[in-house]
Amino acid sequence: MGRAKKVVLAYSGGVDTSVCIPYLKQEWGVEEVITLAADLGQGEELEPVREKALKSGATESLVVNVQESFIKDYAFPAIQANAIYENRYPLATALARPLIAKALVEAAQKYEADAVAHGCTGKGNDQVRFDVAVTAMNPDLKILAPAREWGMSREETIAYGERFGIPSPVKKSSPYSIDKNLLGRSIEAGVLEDPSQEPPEEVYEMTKAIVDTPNEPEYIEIGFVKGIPATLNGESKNPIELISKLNQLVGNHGVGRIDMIENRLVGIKSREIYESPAMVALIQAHRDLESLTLTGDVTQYKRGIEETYSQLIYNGLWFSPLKAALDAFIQQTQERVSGTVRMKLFKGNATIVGRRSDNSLYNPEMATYGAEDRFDHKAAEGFIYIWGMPTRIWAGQNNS
Ligand SMILES: Nc1ncnc2c1ncn2[C@@H]1O[C@H](COP(=O)(O)OP(=O)(O)OP(=O)(O)O)[C@@H](O)[C@H]1O
Ligand SMILES: NC(=O)NCCC[C@H](N)C(=O)O
Ligand SMILES: N[C@@H](CC(=O)O)C(=O)O
Repeated sequence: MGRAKKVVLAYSGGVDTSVCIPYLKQEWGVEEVITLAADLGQGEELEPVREKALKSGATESLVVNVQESFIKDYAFPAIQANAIYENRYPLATALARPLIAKALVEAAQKYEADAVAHGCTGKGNDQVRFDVAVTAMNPDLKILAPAREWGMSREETIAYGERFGIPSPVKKSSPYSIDKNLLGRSIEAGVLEDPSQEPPEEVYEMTKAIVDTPNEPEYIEIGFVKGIPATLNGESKNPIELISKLNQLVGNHGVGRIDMIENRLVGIKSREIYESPAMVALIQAHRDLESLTLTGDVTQYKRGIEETYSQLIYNGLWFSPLKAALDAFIQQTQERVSGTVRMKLFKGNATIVGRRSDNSLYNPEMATYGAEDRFDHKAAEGFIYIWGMPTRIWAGQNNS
């Protein structure tokens, strides 16, 4: 009796996930492997991926287009939360994992599978994200992770695959491990593992090197409705169009490159290169619009929540009670976050140069130093007297 009879495997088409198919059947006694490749806008033809799964021994090979849900249900809430892990990483890969997990659980139900599987290693974050998300949606479903247990080197994995008709990579495979979707690229491994070395230009695809960016600045205007990006330069855009167009415009000016040492949940530090032009620009613009439309206390309180929210996404707790509770708070704050933000793109920088909102809390008569000033300067004296009371009492005690 194997570990499971029928398994839905999260399939990316690479060597590891392809080898998972015969491995699950031969070593773990699985009778049927159904593969599921999620189309997250990675820009890769998925028909060959679908066929490769069948050639590798899958009984059924599914391709599901989840792009729209990815942007609407995952990226947009993350933008509303200004979610950036450790102040740098806009979470492109981390946001995709719970959605793939959801598709796996749905397929498992539809095909009456008793397990789901993925090809993550045992030292990364993704295994945690898949496993915890699946458990949250269906605690009875088994989760198999062959690559976490098989202990094969890359060469051994390729050799194992060849025994079962899985071709070794035709072109010289990239020295990098790259995860790509509509929200960006995450690049690891190869020379990047030396954190003292500058990443070679070849790792980048969505962002231009500064030397190649236009010599004139470009201005863009992003419109938000209740914290959700809705227009670009005055034109309504559907979610996928908006992200794609922004990736192109912003990346063209070299904005959205990130080179960081990041703390993984499993306790190790890893050197990560990211490209995420649209997300970087959108979160910057969204945060700015909040500064115009939210009261100071809500803004400041929300900044603390944002840190936790980013950690929840990174640490695989997208489907969790704390995340749901924070979502409710964040949604409430977004009611008034509508308006436009003007951004200047130039030589690797995105600078906010203007913002407007019908819900603006900026009051010119209160802010001005000019003749229209309506601020009661005299009232400040009493305010400061009371505000400073505890300090005065403390200072008197200290000095006596
Ligand atoms: N687009 C996708 N659709 C379904 N599952 C995916 C997709 N991308 C990644 N996965 C799953 O996430 C796991 C981890 O992804 P990761 O980027 O580390 O591996 P990969 O390089 O894509 O896979 P491989 O090692 O086969 O090349 C994969 O093994 C696979 O199970
Ligand atoms: N190249 C990859 O497969 N990267 C996946 C992980 C990216 C990033 N460090 C994360 O944990 O989300
Ligand atoms: N996807 C990679 C990296 C990660 O999960 O952080 C792995 O499976 O190891």
